[in-house]
Order: sequence, then C-alpha cells, then structure tokens
Amino acid sequence: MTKMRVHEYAKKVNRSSKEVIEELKKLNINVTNHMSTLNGDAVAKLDAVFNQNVDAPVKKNEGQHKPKQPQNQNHKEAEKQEHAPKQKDSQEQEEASVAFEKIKRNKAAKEDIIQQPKNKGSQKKKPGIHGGKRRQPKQQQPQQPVQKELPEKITFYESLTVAELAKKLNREPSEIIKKLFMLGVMATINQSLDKDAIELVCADYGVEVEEEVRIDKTDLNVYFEEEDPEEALVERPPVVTIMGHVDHGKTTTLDAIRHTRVTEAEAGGITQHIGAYQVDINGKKITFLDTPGHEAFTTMRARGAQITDIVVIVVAADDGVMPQTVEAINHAKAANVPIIVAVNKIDKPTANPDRVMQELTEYGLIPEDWGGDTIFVPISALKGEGIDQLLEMILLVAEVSELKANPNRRAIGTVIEARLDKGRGSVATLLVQNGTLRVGDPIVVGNTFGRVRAMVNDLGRRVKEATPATPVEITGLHEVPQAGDRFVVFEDEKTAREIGEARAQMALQASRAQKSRLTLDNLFEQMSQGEMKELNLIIKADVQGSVEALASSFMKIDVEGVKVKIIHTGVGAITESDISLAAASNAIVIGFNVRPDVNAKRAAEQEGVEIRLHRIIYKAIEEIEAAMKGMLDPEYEEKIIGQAEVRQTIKISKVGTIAGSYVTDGKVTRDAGVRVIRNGIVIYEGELASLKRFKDDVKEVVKGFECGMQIKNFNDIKEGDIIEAFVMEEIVRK
Ligand SMILES: Nc1nc2c(ncn2[C@@H]2O[C@H](COP(=O)(O)OP(=O)(O)OP(=O)(O)O)[C@@H](O)[C@H]2O)c(=O)[nH]1
Repeated sequence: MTKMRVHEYAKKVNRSSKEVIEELKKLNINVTNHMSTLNGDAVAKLDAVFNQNVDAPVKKNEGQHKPKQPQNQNHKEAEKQEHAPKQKDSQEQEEASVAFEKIKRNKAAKEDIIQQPKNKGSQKKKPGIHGGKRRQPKQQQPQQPVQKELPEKITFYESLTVAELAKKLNREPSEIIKKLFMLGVMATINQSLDKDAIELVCADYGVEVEEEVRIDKTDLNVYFEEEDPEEALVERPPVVTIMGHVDHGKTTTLDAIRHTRVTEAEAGGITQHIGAYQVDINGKKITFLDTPGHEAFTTMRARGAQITDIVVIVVAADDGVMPQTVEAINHAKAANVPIIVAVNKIDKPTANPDRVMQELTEYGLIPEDWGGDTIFVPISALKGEGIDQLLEMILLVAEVSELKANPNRRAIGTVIEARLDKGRGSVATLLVQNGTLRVGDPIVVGNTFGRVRAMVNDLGRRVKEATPATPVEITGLHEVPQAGDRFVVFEDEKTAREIGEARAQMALQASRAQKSRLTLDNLFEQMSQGEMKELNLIIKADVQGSVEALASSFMKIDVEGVKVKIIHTGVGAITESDISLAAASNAIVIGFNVRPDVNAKRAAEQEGVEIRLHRIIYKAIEEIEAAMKGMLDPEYEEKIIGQAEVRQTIKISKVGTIAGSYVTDGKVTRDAGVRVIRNGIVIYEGELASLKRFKDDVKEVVKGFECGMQIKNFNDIKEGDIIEAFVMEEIVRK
C-alpha cells in the first residue's frame, strides 16, 4: 500500500491540504500538518471519502499515452481548464505542472523509473535523448540497469540540461531528476540547471565540477591577462612618465634627458616627436613618455591602460609643492606606481631643496636620509645637472621592480598617440608592452585593424621589429585609433579583420546607444551643462487655434536664459517627417489632441525622439516649464496586482527561506513589491529576491499556479502567510 504525504494526497484529489486534514480529523486520524505521512489505511479511508478508486494504480508507463491517466487526473485537467490563464507561457506552465505532478506521484509510489516530461512528441524522441544509438529502451528492463562508472570530474559552460548532466555523469536522467527532487529542486529532463544545481548534484555523487571559461576573442583585455611562463621572461626597460606643476620644468627635464643620453651611434639621428622615446644608459634602456602632464597619464588610466612603471615628479626648488604637484602624487599613488622626486631648478639662487623635501613629507614622500624610502634627486634641467643621477635612480627603482616581459610571443601593447597623416593615412605610436611587434603583423588596435606596414622608431629610423617597452610609430591601420587603446597582434589577417570589424561594430552600437536625444527627463541636465541655448519644439494640434495658443504660451517660457524655439507647427497627426525633423534638430514633439501615426511612432522609437501628448493647454506648458527647471518628478500610485498563500516553507542554507506558495488572486511578478500579511496584519514590506516556477526563474506567476518566492532580507516567512504583490505605477501626465 502506498504511503504519501497529506499535501500529495490533497493534490491527487484536487483538494486543499486543509480540507484533507479536516477529513482526517473526522476520521480520527491524527496528523500535524500537510507534510505528515499517511499510511495505506489512511489513504484508503480518505479515498472512500473523496470517492477515489481505492488503490488507483499509478501507472508506470502512463507517459507513453497521455489520455490513459488515473481518474484523478481528469480533475487536474478540469482545474487547469478553469484556471487556464491567458498568458503566453500557460502551455509551458501546464506541461511543467504535469511533469511535476508525475515526479511527485512517482516518488510517492517509490517507483524506480521516473517518466520523461510529456512534451509534444517527446515519446518518439526518447531514444534520441539517450544518445540515439543506445536503443535499448530502459523502461523495458527496469530491474537493474548496469550502472556505468561515475566520472571523476565534469566540466560545463554556463549551464547544462538535466539530460546533458545525466550524460556527463553516466546516469539516467530519471535518476538525476530524482536526486534533484530530493535536494529540493524540481526539474524536468530538458530543464537547464544553473551552476548551483549542477554543483549540488555533483557534490552528492562526489564528482568534481569545473565551469569552463570561454574567452571572448573580441575582448582585447583578455590577451593582456595571459600569463607567460616564468622561463620565457626577460628583463625589459622601465616606462617612465614625468609629472609636476606647471612651469616646474617637465619639458626641460624631458629635453635634457633626450639630448644627453641618446647613444653615440644614434646621436646623428634627429629625435622625432612620436609621443615617447628611449635612452640608453650603459646598455640599459629607459622609455620616457613624451607627453608630460597628468592628462595623458590619467586618460590612459581611465581607459584601463596602465603603461607607466615609474613616475618622476618634478618640483621646482624655488616654488615648492603646488596644487598640481599634489595631484601628480595622488595619481601615481592611485595607480600604485613608484615615485621619484626630481627637485629642479637647483641652479637658482632662490632654490630651497630642503623646503621641498619638508613639504613633501606631508604627502608621505620621505627622503631616505630622513628614514623614508622616497628617492629625491636634485637637478637643474636647464643646465643638465643631476640628470645622470636621475637616470641611475630610475634604473635602480626599475631593478627593484623586476620588470619583465616575454619577447617571444605576439605583441600586445597600448596606443600612445595617433593621428591622420595626409600622405601616410592612419599613424599611431604604439608602446609594445609584451612580445615583439614586427612589420607585416596582422593587428587589431582599439576598434580598428590592419597590418603593420611600416615601423619607425623615436629617432625616425625604419625598424623591422620592436621589443617590449619600445615605442614605435606604425602605419597600415584602417582607421585612427585613440590614445590609450590597446593593441593585439593576431595569428593571421583574417582573424585580425574579424575581430577588428566586430569591435568596430560593437563600438558603433555603443555610440549609437549613447547618443542621447533630448527628452524632458534630460532637458534640465543638458541645460545646466550650458549646452543648450534654445529648446526646440515641434507642435502638432487638432486645430490651428490650439497650435497658436500653445506656440505663444511656450514662447513666453524663459528659464535660466534658455528660450523655447518653435521650429515647426502643424495641424493633424504627428507624422514621420515631424520625427525626422525633431531628430535632426534635437527637438521634442508636442501633440495636442493628436496622436502619432504608426510610422511616426516607430521612427520616434528608433530615433529616440520624445513625443509628449496633451489634452489641456496649461498642463502642456506646466510640464515643459517644470522640465526646464529640473522639477519634473514622476508621480506614482500603488496598485495591488495579486495575492499568494504560503503553503510550505523551505530553508536553504546560505540562500534563506523559500516560500512555496500558491497564487490565489491576480498575479505575482518578479519585480513587484511584496507585503507579508499574517493574520490580517502587514508584518513586512519589501521586494522579492527570487520568483521561481520549479527551478526556473520566471517573470510572473498567475492565479492558480504554484511558485517559490524568496523575499529580500526577510526569512521569517511562515505557512499560512499571505503575500500581497503590488507595483508602483507611474501616473501618465495628461
Ligand atoms: N633656472 C632654471 N630654470 C629652469 C629649469 N628647468 C626649467 N626651467 C625654466 O622653467 C620654465 C618652465 O619650464 P618647462 O620645462 O616648460 O616647465 P613645464 O613643467 O614643462 O611647464 P608646462 O609645460 O607649462 O607645464 C622655462 O622657462 C624653463 O627654462 C632649471 O633647472 N633651472
């Protein structure tokens, strides 16, 4: 005789658990709640009460033929008809609920085999689900299917369906479904399981799981994260940026370094400004970024490119620490880059290097002599004094930093400068950060791509390759990239083209999305940024009189010096040409007693043109005025959309309490606000953390269906609680 729980029985006879419990009380059978187990005797007695076929068999293979169901199933069908919501997904919900029913019954019947969900045509496809070739239908030999060994480890990408997971684990899907059920997860064979569920099942089998991470080839940052084997790494030159307050001598210092330290052989070369240069000190190179100031440094950083290894802060000894000195220190600190202080202009009689050092201690830059670890080098950039020491110190800091790169890989790096040259096309200075860049390399730079046609170094000489930390100017790109863009060399031109084109496409879409049209909501913002002198309006109304009345009233509005300008008026519906005019002139369209036609509506959506419809003149005026003053607050009112009854609570560690509920009225939506009502009293108000049908997150659940709800920051949910769902609806301005 079958044992089952009260709620299972209630479901079977299509009654509420409460009714069943009441009947049981009448029968003098003691139960505590709907989770209580009923023995066969009790079930038989209840069957008699509820007119069930005593011992109605739960057929093992009923899934094969849908109509052959136990009598009670007809009740279910009837119930479903009754509650059938007009929702699109009602079919799915029904199917899911049939499958759920079956799992429950089969569990109750302690069956070994759980039927597959009764999806359309699933009977025929069944062998396919098992891989197609293994044709022996498992149902025919339910005795003891030979179990294959469990794998030690499985991998997955994003998610797996129950069937896929079963295959990976060498288990029958039915077994997985059962296991999931035991673990509190209702699932059907084709349902996809998230990471948590997969891990739960695998942990239960003692199988290790690993989520595969697939690389997005179009994301250039990915190539920067690849690590090189330790043995492939060799020392590379440091990349240095010079920062400091205006007129403290950044440019003079950069010039002094450039002129004193260009190697003998290269001395004849005329240094070119390509945005960076290298100097050679006894065989060791240092790369200087030739764009002094913070802007370049922060722009690069803002774009995610950290290319500087050491910052030299130039402070004039006759002037001391100034605002931009502090700014420079903060930038370097934020980037976690070591700082060397060059105390400049020591040739000046008014120079007071000690004062500079003293002042800098306030910012945590303490000289070694005073017990700190910041290197201070007194220099006179103008006279070329102290430059050697400065360079030596840079090399010392570089050595401590152990800067390394792998020259034997495809190059990656960052754009330092780029421009369009009349004769040569797109010209970009690239700093190779890792690998070696060669002429002919297929390359993606920012959102453009190409092949390195020619390469010129900082001395204006043509070179064939550029090793790590070397700046070179290249030609051969289709478009001009931006400073701070990253570049990556690819194995072949085809890949570079594909990735470059994909990136260009993505950038285009992003920029389109960004190009925000004028709306009432951003009107004030645009006005306050001083970008707007006039507010362009297009007025369409039902009669000429209204057009004129509106136009003259709008013209009188003057907020913060921004005037309303009527660029077009007309009688009749809002048309597509009104929209294109609005789009071209960044205007808002006001419709008075008229509506946009279909094409206009579509065009407005596409172009992001705002249309405001009104029926009362003063409201139209008020709205525009309020928008210009930045006082356009949306108005909301609350609307109760549904109610659900908590029938069961499930505690999941680390997650919280899930309220297994039944929607008794209206609907519950994922984004609705919720109130927990106990004995007619609101005990909590908040929002949902999750709304699920079985294992699936859903947007809404309608009357007559069960769902699992979790309330954000509230776990004190109890059986019998009522959950009221409400939304705040914006009142449409008329
Ligand atoms: N006496 C003396 N004057 C210097 C020294 N270094 C720079 N100067 C002078 O200080 C002035 C400013 O120098 P720049 O190198 O242009 O300073 P900067 O920091 O690059 O200035 P901005 O580019 O305007 O931010 C120039 O007139 C230089 O000649 C130095 O060591 N001694």
